[in-house]
Amino acid sequence: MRIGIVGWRGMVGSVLVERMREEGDFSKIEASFFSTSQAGQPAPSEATEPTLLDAHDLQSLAQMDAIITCQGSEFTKSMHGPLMASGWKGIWIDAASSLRMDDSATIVLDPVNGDAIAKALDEGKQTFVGGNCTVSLMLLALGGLFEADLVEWVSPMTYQAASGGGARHMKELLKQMGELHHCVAEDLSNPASSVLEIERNVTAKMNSGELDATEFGVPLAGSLIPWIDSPLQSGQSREEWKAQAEANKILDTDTPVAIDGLCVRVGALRCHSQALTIKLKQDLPLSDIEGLLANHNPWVHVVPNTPEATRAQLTPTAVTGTLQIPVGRLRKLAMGGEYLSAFTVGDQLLWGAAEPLRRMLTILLARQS
Ligand SMILES: NC(=O)C1=CN([C@@H]2O[C@H](COP(=O)(O)OP(=O)(O)OC[C@H]3O[C@@H](n4cnc5c(N)ncnc54)[C@H](OP(=O)(O)O)[C@@H]3O)[C@@H](O)[C@H]2O)C=CC1
Ligand SMILES: N[C@@H](CC(=O)OP(=O)(O)O)C(=O)O
Repeated sequence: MRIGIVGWRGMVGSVLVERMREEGDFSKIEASFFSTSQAGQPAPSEATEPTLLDAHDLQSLAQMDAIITCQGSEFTKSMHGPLMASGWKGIWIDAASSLRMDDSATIVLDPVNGDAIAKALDEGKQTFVGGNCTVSLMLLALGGLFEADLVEWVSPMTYQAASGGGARHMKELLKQMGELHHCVAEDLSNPASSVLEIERNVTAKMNSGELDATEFGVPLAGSLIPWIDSPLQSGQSREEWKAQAEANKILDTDTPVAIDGLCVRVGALRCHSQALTIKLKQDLPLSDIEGLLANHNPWVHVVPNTPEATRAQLTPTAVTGTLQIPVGRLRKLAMGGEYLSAFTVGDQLLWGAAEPLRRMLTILLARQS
């Protein structure tokens, strides 16, 4: 198959290409690399053509059997419609959110909705879109409970990493961290210094307007921002709205499961974490719940509800760069036996963005062979 890759040098695209290299995917495809700004420049070594193709050239795109794009919604909006209107018969695999809720699009998360993906391909559907990162990570963590139809509602409170905003956001956070440290470095190295004086200086720096906060609007280092994405009439942020809308589309529920909570940006680098309050349809023993969760897919694992295991396995530090989906802090809440707490962490660039797309490609390749 001829596969066009767009957005490969961005943050999500780089992680995708890295994973494709790790899994030997390039040996199974003829890869063409596209760029919106660097057409004609040398392409990566895996490319069929020596140079990058123009991502805005409809004819070049139309030569592909499938296109994977991590370029963003603007590119999708400008090229997907015209390509489909031209009678192209290929498969469009997309990381951007713009097409997700379209009737013609399937949201891809194959450990959860592999059957729906197969059905969509059988029906000749052409558009397959990766889900929102927190949605995909939550469904992989709670897949066992959803599959057993045990969930009445979920309230996810998120702790989302800077990388969710993009590469520049991550750099901004790190620069802010450096500047905050710099302004008190001398006092920190003096054992006799007052910690309240240090805190006052750091807080003053954060409020001074001197820290570069171009991307986030306010300092994130040493702080948090309880708003992600644009506001909606409902009072939700768009990120919060996606939880119920996208999760129910992926789960293909007849009666929508209510899923709603607050999305919060924190100073983590590339792992999103979520504290989940779950109302179950039944008061099941915790051991049954743990069994259902652990057996749902090969990436999820249950972390014992102890301080040692939680600190070792259930943090962004432990999970970053891996495909693991740990779920822990599992216990019944004081509200009653049907109320369950859970905490989960996942790499938002891997399972949260690139991996569902890569796996969609492997599904296509398996059907060709
Ligand atoms: N960030 C995230 O966590 C998630 C993002 N997404 C989706 O993926 C899209 C892309 O996100 P992301 O990867 O963060 O975007 P990036 O900003 O990292 O990359 C997007 C594009 O910017 C261009 N670009 C310009 N300058 C550079 C540079 N110096 N280095 C690399 N690329 C450069 C590249 O296109 P070109 O070669 O054409 O110039 C690249 O493909 C998003 O818009 C979103 O729709 C989805 C899920 C999560
Ligand atoms: N909005 C997410 C990242 C993202 O790109 O989401 P989406 O693919 O739904 O636009 C975040 O900021 O953490």
